[in-house]
Amino acid sequence: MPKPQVIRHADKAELGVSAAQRIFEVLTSTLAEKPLAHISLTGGSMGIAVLAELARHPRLSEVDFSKVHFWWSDERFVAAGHEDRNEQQAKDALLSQLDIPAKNLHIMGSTDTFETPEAAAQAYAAELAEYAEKDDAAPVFDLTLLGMGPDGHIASLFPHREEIHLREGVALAIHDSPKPPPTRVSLTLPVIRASQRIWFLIAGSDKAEATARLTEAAKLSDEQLVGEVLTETPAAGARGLAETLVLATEDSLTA
Ligand SMILES: O=C(O)[C@H](O)[C@@H](O)[C@H](O)[C@H](O)COP(=O)(O)O
Repeated sequence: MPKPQVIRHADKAELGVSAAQRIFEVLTSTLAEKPLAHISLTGGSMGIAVLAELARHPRLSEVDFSKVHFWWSDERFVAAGHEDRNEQQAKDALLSQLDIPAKNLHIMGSTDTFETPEAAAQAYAAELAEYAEKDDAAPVFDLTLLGMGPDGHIASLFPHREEIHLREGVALAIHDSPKPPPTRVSLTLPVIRASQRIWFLIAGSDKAEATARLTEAAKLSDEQLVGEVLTETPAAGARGLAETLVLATEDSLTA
């Protein structure tokens, strides 16, 4: 797996426009070669800002979204439609404006549809398996977008907890998340890593410490991305099969 590459942006606005253009290019190039494109979305302010920018892309209507499937790397286990829901924020920013079949939006379960986040995680794993090739557990995402918290978390995989180290399983329930709301569903790191491209979307000086740890870990080999490195900075473990980009603003790269 190639090592992460940092791409610097003056500010959040430039990062949003640049990432939206890159996503447009991945969508068009993927659909030129394959019948479907699988994109895994993330929550968080930068992840949603990029979707809003993509909604404004002048050539977006050239994409046949009936061939695009959207997945989530994590979701807050609250009522469907709640403003905290990553899927609701993604719909408000972009998805509701697209001519896309509902079945192409692979929404993680909510408190309306499942008794427990464990049940929601199990159902999501089954949905991922339906779209997997051969006997894989999930489709290989053509693109995974990831925000990163100031503590170095990705999706709902937080530092100093066991979940980032899980090598079995596809999706899991997260309780007592240090980032509210407390109950979530998240993909495991192996499923996130089964992405052709992983792009981090990082903005803000509050991310500088974690981004410095991420870029330091970028020098390590895949085999070294274990133990303390992951415990301290879960984001360090996310590497795409073909590409890992750290799309970051200057103020997040200053430590
Ligand atoms: O559900 C979530 O909260 C997100 O998936 C989370 O992983 C987010 O991407 C990071 O916390 C970065 O969020 P910001 O871009 O808002 O800092």
